[in-house]
Amino acid sequence: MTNAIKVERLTKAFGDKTALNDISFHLKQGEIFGFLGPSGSGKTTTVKILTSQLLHTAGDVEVFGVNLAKANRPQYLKRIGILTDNSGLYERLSIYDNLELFCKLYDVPLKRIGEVLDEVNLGNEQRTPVKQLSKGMKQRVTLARAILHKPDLLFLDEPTSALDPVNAQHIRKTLTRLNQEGTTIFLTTHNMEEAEQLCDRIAFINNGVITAMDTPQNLRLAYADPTITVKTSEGSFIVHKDDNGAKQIQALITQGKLLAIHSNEPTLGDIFVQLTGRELQ
Ligand SMILES: Nc1ncnc2c1ncn2[C@@H]1O[C@H](COP(=O)(O)OP(=O)(O)OP(=O)(O)O)[C@@H](O)[C@H]1O
Repeated sequence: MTNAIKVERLTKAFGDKTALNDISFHLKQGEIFGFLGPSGSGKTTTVKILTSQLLHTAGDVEVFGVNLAKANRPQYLKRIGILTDNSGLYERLSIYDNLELFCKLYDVPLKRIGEVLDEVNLGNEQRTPVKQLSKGMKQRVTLARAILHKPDLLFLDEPTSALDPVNAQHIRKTLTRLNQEGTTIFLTTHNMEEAEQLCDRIAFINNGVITAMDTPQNLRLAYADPTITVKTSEGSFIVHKDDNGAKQIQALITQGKLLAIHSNEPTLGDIFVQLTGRELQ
């Protein structure tokens, strides 16, 4: 599979503060790639560099096979969609008028506005001024705007951070559907359940350094707990996943005492703490 993005030895310094320190990763076309890290770890800085809003200090960024520094910026911007905290919406204009401006900018037919607003559950609010919207509704308008021109590659910086669980789930379903239709997605989050649900691969970032990168399943296998919790009629206890543990469980079955067995699978959050000593949140 070809790469949508290839990042090699990327470094970004703000004065004497190193926000990204020699990071490398690639994003295959058609995948959802998650960037997980706590506040201040370098997620937004990465998105800004990849979306050509910020220059990097060292390293190489390739987008759709072309070095970003040499790429045709307007053409690249037409192939990507961006959702960040900073919505950039015109507060006094209605949702429809905001999207109409974008349609004109990107040569998109106006009938697309209704489609994307239905997509984000705002079909009945087209004429509402943006200043009257809640934070979560604004975030949904920003997503609608990001997908208006059907980009090949979508950058989402904390896409569900301001949303209630119902709308967050609705957005996740939209992202899954867009991805099934071929959109490549780069997603930053500190919500590990979201990453688990959506992402094909994940990179953990901490203090500007990538500490692990793989599929959620492989990460869990690599950091799997070597124990199992066994629930019996006499209480719960831990056995090791070895021959001795197997004999203990066999004996409990024979004695009719075994009630349940739970593998102690680490969550992505647990693995992040193991690797960095920090919580994701
Ligand atoms: N314009 C800037 N000038 C100076 N330092 C900056 C600037 N932008 C970001 N930083 C610093 O770079 C580091 C990474 O910031 P970044 O915004 O990328 O983190 P983040 O992972 O996106 O955090 P959050 O989850 O809170 O958005 C932080 O230490 C931040 O203070």
